[in-house]
Amino acid sequence: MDPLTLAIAPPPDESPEQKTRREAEEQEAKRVSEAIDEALKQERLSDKKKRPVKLLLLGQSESGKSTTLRQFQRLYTPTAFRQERALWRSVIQLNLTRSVRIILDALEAQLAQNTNYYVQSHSNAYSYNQPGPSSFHESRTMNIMNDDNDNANESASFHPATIPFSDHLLLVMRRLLPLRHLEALLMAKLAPPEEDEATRLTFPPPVYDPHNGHRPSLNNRSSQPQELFVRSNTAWKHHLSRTASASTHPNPHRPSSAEATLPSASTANNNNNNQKAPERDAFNSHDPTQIIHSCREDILDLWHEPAVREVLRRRKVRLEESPGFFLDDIERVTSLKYLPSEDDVLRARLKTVGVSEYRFEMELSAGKESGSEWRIYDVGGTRSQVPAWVPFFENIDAIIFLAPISAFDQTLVEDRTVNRLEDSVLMWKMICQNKMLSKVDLVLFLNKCDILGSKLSSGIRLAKYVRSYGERSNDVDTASKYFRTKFSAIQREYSPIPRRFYGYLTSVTDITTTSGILASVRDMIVREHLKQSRLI
Ligand SMILES: Nc1nc2c(ncn2[C@@H]2O[C@H](COP(=O)(O)OP(=O)(O)OP(=O)(O)O)[C@@H](O)[C@H]2O)c(=O)[nH]1
Ligand SMILES: [Mg+2]
Repeated sequence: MDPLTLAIAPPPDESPEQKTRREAEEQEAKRVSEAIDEALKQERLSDKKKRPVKLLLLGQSESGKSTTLRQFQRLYTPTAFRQERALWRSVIQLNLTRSVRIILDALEAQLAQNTNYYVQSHSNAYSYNQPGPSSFHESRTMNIMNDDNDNANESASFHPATIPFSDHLLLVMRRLLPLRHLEALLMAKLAPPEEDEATRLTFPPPVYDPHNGHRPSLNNRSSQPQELFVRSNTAWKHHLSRTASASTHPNPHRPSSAEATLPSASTANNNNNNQKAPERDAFNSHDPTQIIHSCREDILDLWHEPAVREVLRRRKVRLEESPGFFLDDIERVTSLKYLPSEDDVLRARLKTVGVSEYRFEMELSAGKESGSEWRIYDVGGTRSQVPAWVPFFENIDAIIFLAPISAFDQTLVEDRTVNRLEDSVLMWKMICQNKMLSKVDLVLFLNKCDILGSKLSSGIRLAKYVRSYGERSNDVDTASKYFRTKFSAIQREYSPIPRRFYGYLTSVTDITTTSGILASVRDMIVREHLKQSRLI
């Protein structure tokens, strides 16, 4: 007999009473042991049930990942979302300021072009010391344009590449010059101190020209607007909420600690317009809200000026379709009491860098899954950041992949030789074929359908950029269904094992349609999550 059996065997001389007592003790020990096992099992089960739902948002830059996250916040933590609205004011002011700056840059380039043609045609009449493009605010150029400008414009207008600028437009341009500094001021205000690289030079996506060797047809200038990015969804909000002017009740007279001093605009002020002079004292203020408010009339004049629209049209600057477009809301956004609406928050643009985790519990008002914990990971979408996604592939419940199908005529900001739609397709293939993700449910959002619709109805032909589109009708329904079929086929072909696939046509800035889609996606994810928890 082995030593263990020997040790637990009853004594050979055991009496009947001793036997009964021993058996009762053994029975009790067994009962206690089973009770402990059951308790451990229950604990393990409830731990599994408590495992947070993990959702990863993927897609190229500007595909709408952070906007989708904001929609989740709006739907499932509505109180927190509403409370944070005031924090987005500075981001939206920055978006508006950037749009104005893009316009000023385009006008400046056009003015240089006008001047060039003018100088060429008047080279005998003037000795012009600085050939080549000049800045519109250089006094020499201004004098040329303002002196006998009837002649100048008349002469310039002979050339089809010129667009005459009125005196009023030139004045508005000069008066808006200090807004360039406001951009820096707002960036300083938004960037948390630890985000020392929070501002850097990035470029707006150029228009893709399939007949031009992938070269962007947008004028490629050296001084492109900067774009603010954040490393975490919370750090900038903490930073901003600590500063006085980020309060829900803005006090325009109390400067925030993060604000820098704006150079005086007195040099840019023109004596011709004395009526607006006192208001322009706001430029000496430290408060972006007050500065932007004082520019309201000029921004309105700029945006409604037909010559400006013509310059933008010729230079293919389609601001209405760009991220963070608020030029149709100037009066509201420049108001001293401006509080962003939910819609404004969804339309605001703030680039993500790195991966930010958003943890939340569904609020009671969110319905039956209230109390369950969610973790949504929102990644930066530029190419250099793709390797940073991989560690988040583990233990993920679902992925929402966003492909902005409106970007068929654009190139990547980070690589101007790559068409944005082609890049989305490559990324989608990469995600579908990844072995780590073979059992993860994939949800595809073919996003920005609203912009796709307006592009196609403005006459831009999809077949010019996507040859395989062929003779199909150039409307949003046909185009979006075509893309859906293509992406779905890629999923089937590239997935290592068959999997469930959910495809949606979305415009994630739109509250009404997105609410329904996110509710279905949430239900599906919760269902699969519970199933997985029971299986483990
Ligand atoms: N019109 C329209 N705008 C959209 C849509 N989806 C997103 N946007 C806007 O596009 C811009 C970019 O969206 P984001 O959510 O910041 O993009 P992202 O994928 O997080 O980009 P990165 O952080 O750079 O990776 C924002 O200004 C959004 O409001 C859409 O469906 N329609
Ligand atoms: Mg983002």
